[in-house]
Amino acid sequence: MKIAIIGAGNLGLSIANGILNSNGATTMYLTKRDTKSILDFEKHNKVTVTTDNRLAIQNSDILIFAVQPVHFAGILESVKDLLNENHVIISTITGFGIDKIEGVIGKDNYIIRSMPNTAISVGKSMTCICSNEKGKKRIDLAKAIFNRMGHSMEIPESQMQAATVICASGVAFWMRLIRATTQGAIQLGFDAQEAQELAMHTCNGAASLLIESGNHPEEEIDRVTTPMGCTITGLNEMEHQGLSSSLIRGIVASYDKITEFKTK
Ligand SMILES: NC(=O)C1=CN([C@@H]2O[C@H](COP(=O)(O)OP(=O)(O)OC[C@H]3O[C@@H](n4cnc5c(N)ncnc54)[C@H](OP(=O)(O)O)[C@@H]3O)[C@@H](O)[C@H]2O)C=CC1
Ligand SMILES: O=C(O)[C@@H]1CCC=N1
Repeated sequence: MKIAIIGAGNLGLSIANGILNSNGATTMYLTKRDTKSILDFEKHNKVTVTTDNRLAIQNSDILIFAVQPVHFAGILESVKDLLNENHVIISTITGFGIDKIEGVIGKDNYIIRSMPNTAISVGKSMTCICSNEKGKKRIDLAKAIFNRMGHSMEIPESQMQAATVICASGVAFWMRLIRATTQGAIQLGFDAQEAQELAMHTCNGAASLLIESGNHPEEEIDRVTTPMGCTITGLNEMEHQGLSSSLIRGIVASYDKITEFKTK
């Protein structure tokens, strides 16, 4: 596969690393306006780093756009004359609907809208995808690309905003929970490094239990909570302090923020 990543910033480079680690490209172009910080990627012989989006698109089939929303329409406008039947356009741009993409380049392109997260760099992204009418013919290809770097789910476009919060912002939410657990562990006597090791592997184990068993979280909680024991005591205190409620409220606030910048 010949892949171009237009906008090699935080997410674009995470995708680039995921693709390189999974050996998922025959050639890869990485673009940004100031390429100094990413020239190192050229040590991979498949990778070309350039400021020239048109060159990248002319030499690639899979075009992954990972620029800030404010730059996207202008970039599409500047390359739309190059787009053809060989191209699959994959947007990762938050709050930028398929109708807006089609408004710039027309309906006659394979357009996939995707919402990966930065864990794509280590092959563990939860990525949601949807497509325009024409793109339905390439949705399996898009799934195959993202499944190499984690897990993908096809969803209706109307759920893309919610997927952004749960999956993309979700990485930051889980990081904060791991960090808070780490701070608790330090207070209980572990040194900082040990504390983080305990927190992140316990988090990984808890998620793996659900993924591998298909169980409901409460079923797994019931296995841990000894009557009158320390787990239920801690859990109930966390709930008295609003743990579930604050997570749900944060998720909804994050969702409302996307609505706000979509309407601007
Ligand atoms: N970060 C995340 O976890 C996630 C982000 N997203 C979405 O992905 C997109 C990118 O986010 P993020 O990576 O955080 O943003 P960054 O600002 O880190 O990356 C955007 C990149 O685009 C480059 N860029 C700007 N203009 C051009 C241009 N004309 N041609 C080529 N490249 C250009 C910038 O580099 P330079 O200034 O040098 O050109 C920059 O490296 C956003 O739309 C965001 O909503 C979606 C899911 C998760
Ligand atoms: O915070 C943001 O707005 C972007 C979208 C999801 C992750 N980063």
